Amino acid sequence: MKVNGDYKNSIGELRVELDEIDYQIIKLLISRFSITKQIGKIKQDLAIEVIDQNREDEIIARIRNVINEEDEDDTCVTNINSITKIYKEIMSESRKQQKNL
Ligand SMILES: C=C(O[C@@H]1C=C(C(=O)O)C=C[C@H]1O)C(=O)O
Repeated sequence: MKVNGDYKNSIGELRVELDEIDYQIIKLLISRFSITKQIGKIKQDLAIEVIDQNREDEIIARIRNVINEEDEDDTCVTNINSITKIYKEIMSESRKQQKNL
């Protein structure tokens, strides 16, 4: 039987794992925004429109496929629409960033 202290230790250990995951997510987001900024500069030089709806639709479809294929235990398949929303938000931010170069 687990006593309260054990549960507290488990929460503490799991939070350490979460902190590391958050760190990795932020590093990946920084890399992603660095690349979208480069794309934005090229678009500016070529006078190309910032938004590419087909590309965004492809990304969303790919993400949904990855979740359906990789999430074998259904850990987050029920959150698929929320994850899609988060991704749309990230792409919206990257468009804002490209418009403000
Ligand atoms: C980064 C781009 O610009 C926009 C932002 C996108 C993104 O954040 O992935 C995708 C398409 C574009 O609407 C791009 O054209 O690839």
